[in-house]
Amino acid sequence: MTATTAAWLAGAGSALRGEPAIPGDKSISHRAVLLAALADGVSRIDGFLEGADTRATAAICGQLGVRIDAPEDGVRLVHGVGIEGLQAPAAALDCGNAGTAMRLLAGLLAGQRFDSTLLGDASLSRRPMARVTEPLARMGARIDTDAGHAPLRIHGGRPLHGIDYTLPVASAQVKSALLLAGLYARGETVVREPRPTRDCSERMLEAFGYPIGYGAGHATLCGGGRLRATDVAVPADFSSAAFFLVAATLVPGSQLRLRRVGMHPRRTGLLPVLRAMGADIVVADAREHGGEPVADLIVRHAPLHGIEVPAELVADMIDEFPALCVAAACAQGATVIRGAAELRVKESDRIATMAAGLRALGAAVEERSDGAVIHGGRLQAGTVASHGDHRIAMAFAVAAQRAAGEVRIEDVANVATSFPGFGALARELGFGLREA
Ligand SMILES: O=C(O)C1=C[C@@H](OP(=O)(O)O)[C@@H](O)[C@H](O)C1
Ligand SMILES: C=C(OP(=O)(O)O)C(=O)O
Repeated sequence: MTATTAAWLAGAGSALRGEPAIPGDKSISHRAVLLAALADGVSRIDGFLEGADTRATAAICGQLGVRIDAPEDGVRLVHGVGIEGLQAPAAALDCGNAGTAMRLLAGLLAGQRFDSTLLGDASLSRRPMARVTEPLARMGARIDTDAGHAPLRIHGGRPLHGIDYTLPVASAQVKSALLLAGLYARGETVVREPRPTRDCSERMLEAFGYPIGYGAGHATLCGGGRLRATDVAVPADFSSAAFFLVAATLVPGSQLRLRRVGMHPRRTGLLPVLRAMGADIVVADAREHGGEPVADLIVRHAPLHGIEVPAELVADMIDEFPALCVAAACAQGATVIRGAAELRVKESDRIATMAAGLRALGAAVEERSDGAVIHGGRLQAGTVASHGDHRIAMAFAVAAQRAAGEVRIEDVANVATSFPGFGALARELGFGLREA
């Protein structure tokens, strides 16, 4: 499958069997390369996600004067330039489709001596950026936007000061942007969250030797410290594994073992939800890998029934809703999702795109402002639009395995942002899936 693949034709394949290698965690890969760039010394990153999003972050670090070697796939040697060592870029910095890249870099670049501009593709240019630029402005930054959207024109040379900020929406990206700006701020930066989100920035700052205090729902650091190069071992991305957890659950006769999957509790909310629906997923060999909790996940086919998804788990499974919606559409009874309005501002409006796609396959879906009610049943053949959203495309490849006929999935090139090679791997495991 190449990045230029326009569409997939997918339909029932065989029982899914195997031990697929799931690519590296996207959130951790972004942070590893950014912090390694700012560190003193050379850091080695193993398990780096070779996705378009994380490559964009690495390429931007290159434009900022950081040498990054890629001796083999999934490995980066980052020659850190030190906390004050970034250089003014010669051109605008293109984040592509990556919200994480744009928001984290907005914080990092707000603290530099030089001006810079962050750009994104059409989808990223529609996503809300005031959620980072407003609190950054309170820290003293000056960032011009196009009515709250990219491009972000960041003015350098502004002295920053710490703030005590409570996030209006739970967002690890906004939290991380403020912490990165906080590295350059006078005094203390405190970030409080309405619900705890993934703490990979906090853990990674700690791993690079930066003094930071954090716990469930808050993080605090002071500017003026330094980062020490370190080696990072990136676990497999739970969000990528999620598609195979759902697929193997849905397809009779399936059994998969997903190895060394990142099991941070702020990322694995889908597990208790799928189990409550009847899924058979065993967590085996739980251990630490590079300071992160990982495990092998063994999943076998099981019939599912609908549930009310607990709203308190939404942040812990924010990227897994496309996959969950497919599980719900194949379950017996109704599944109710609430408290998930954030899904409307992802790479696509994931509530609307999932509802439209499932309806195109004959499912009954009631769309709500902050979620949906999905009535399970038999999926039919049809054509679905992914709106260039990687997770929507992969979710419908899974749905197609249970459809009564062939499903055409449009606009799948962006799968390369988070899961390059998904199509080939899925086929190897037994998916019915080919390029249109
Ligand atoms: O910090 C991160 O790496 C991410 C945080 C989440 O976004 P929000 O911070 O917008 O919730 C998530 O959806 C995204 O895929 C990755
Ligand atoms: C929302 C996502 O990523 P980002 O915000 O980095 O574009 C995602 O990967 O589902």
